[in-house]
Amino acid sequence: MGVLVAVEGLDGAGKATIVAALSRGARARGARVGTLAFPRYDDDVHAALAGEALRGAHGDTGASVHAMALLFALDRRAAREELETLRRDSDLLLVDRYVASNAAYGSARRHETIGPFADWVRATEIERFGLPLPDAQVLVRVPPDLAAQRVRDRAAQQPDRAADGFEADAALQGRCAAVYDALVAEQWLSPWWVSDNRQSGDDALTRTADAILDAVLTDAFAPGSSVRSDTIET
Ligand SMILES: Nc1ncnc2c1ncn2[C@@H]1O[C@H](COP(=O)(O)OP(=O)(O)OP(=O)(O)O)[C@@H](O)[C@H]1O
Ligand SMILES: Cc1cn([C@H]2C[C@H](O)[C@@H](COP(=O)(O)O)O2)c(=O)[nH]c1=O
Repeated sequence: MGVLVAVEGLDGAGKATIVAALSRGARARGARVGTLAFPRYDDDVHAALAGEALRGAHGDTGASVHAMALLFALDRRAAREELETLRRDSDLLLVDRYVASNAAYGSARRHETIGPFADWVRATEIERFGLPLPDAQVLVRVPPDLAAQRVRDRAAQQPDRAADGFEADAALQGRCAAVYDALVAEQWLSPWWVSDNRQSGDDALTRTADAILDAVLTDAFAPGSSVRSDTIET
């Protein structure tokens, strides 16, 4: 049964980039690696609806914090079997965004830190929908203005990645960064690790991925070892 590692962070923080580097790094170490990214816009109707609502479709759906969170949660619920299969067939399953994304964005939208909304996410997704707890969560942390710049640069290069409603909301991203820090401080759902992704360049990326793999795999493969929310040094 593979170790389930969720990679979290702001829009444009570099989650997909780091998941790809982690996947290369883990394969180079001989591990069987599975990857999955949420929302699954192309594979699940709830995710597709959420993506459309983020761009203004479906009336007031996008304005409702709970409606959006339910769509994201139902996407994950529909992926339970795929998650199980991927986990069974791998040593390491990397998930780009998971349950904590709902806690972070929803809480930030409601101007909460960890409180009733995060509790509702846990009750809905873990207790009611039966989604597996992650073994570890990695916060890819960059300052919100750098993440926003990366979203803009990416949109300039890939017109189909123009900023959506959440990405275009700088105040929301700032609050979301604070909620993520609170989730780390509380070790919400599972052990968290923090990885700085401010540096650019392939060497920095490889060092970051290696440091995450050292930290997360050592902890995950050593049950009972002490678990910390350390910032991973690269
Ligand atoms: N360390 C880095 N230095 C410079 N650019 C980076 C770095 N990491 C990622 N990027 C670039 O920033 C942009 C956003 O990265 P990526 O798509 O991996 O972020 P993400 O967190 O998965 O975003 P989203 O949640 O919006 O899908 C991409 O164009 C990527 O190439
Ligand atoms: C999975 C998930 C996502 N969100 C938010 C985070 C982003 O701002 C958007 C879309 O995600 P993407 O990675 O930029 O494609 O939705 C969320 O609030 N809850 C979730 O579970």
